[in-house]
Amino acid sequence: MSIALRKRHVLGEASLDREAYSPANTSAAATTPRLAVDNVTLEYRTRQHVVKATQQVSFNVQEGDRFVLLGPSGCGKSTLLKAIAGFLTPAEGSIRLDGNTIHGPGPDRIVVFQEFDQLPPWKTVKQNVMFPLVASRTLGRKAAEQRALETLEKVGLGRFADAYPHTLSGGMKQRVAIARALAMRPRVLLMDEPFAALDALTRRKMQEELLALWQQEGFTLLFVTHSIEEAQVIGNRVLLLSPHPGRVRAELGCADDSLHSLGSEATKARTQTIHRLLFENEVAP
Ligand SMILES: Nc1ncnc2c1ncn2[C@@H]1O[C@H](COP(=O)(O)OP(=O)(O)OP(=O)(O)O)[C@@H](O)[C@H]1O
Repeated sequence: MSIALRKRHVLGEASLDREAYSPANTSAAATTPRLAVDNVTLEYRTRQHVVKATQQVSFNVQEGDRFVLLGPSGCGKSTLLKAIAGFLTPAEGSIRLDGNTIHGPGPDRIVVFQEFDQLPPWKTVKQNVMFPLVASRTLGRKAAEQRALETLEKVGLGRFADAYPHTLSGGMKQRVAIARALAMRPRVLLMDEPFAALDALTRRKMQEELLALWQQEGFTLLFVTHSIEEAQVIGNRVLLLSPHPGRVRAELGCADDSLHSLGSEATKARTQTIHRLLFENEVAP
């Protein structure tokens, strides 16, 4: 067993994950996770320096999970997402999607970023959503247009299909980015602090909408945040990472936490547990 795994606290629902790691299960096709991150160390190399972003990180995401990576600034959350998206190759370890090692970007993994400028401004909302479908040859133009319009309806932007991004609010632009990603029907939807630049009210609304979309569509989500509350609200499973370089601190089941349970004793107790685990000293191997 790796050091990272031995250091891991396993709490609540995370016992499921412990089973997924047991040697008896590793060869069984029935337990192949949607995403398997195994002992992954990620580095940025320049001529002068090597910056280690994560060290021997392991976790599994199952189909239909809302899996959250939570940790302090600089712990390597975005770098992990980049590696899963295929933009970065691990210095150590492996990342597998449905059992196949990831070697580069693909239409089966789409990222939604925080930035409002992720939509090309010269394309209408509909053209933005159609673009990856057509560019990846997932669908022809006519079918892509149909899929784009259907998906825009789902995120409440049907009336804005012919608008240009600069005429939309920040929340609306993020809805377009989500629609563009969901239209591709990815194996896993990757979201890198997608609501962090929004005001508090819009952020809350977008969290509600994302959860409603998940109820409706049942996609697999990997979501990065440094907000404990957002992690609890969005995630059914939350992976806590240590400060730079990111190592796994713990994994928690947060399926019972929701926007409606924020004042409850159980949710508050879990918030305290997360706080303690994030900020306590490194656990000895
Ligand atoms: N292109 C890069 N070149 C060199 N180092 C980088 C690069 N991008 C990130 N890093 C470093 O890698 C580490 C992890 O960065 P990363 O952006 O993944 O953290 P993060 O947890 O997503 O932080 P935040 O929550 O602030 O976005 C940091 O020390 C950062 O300085």
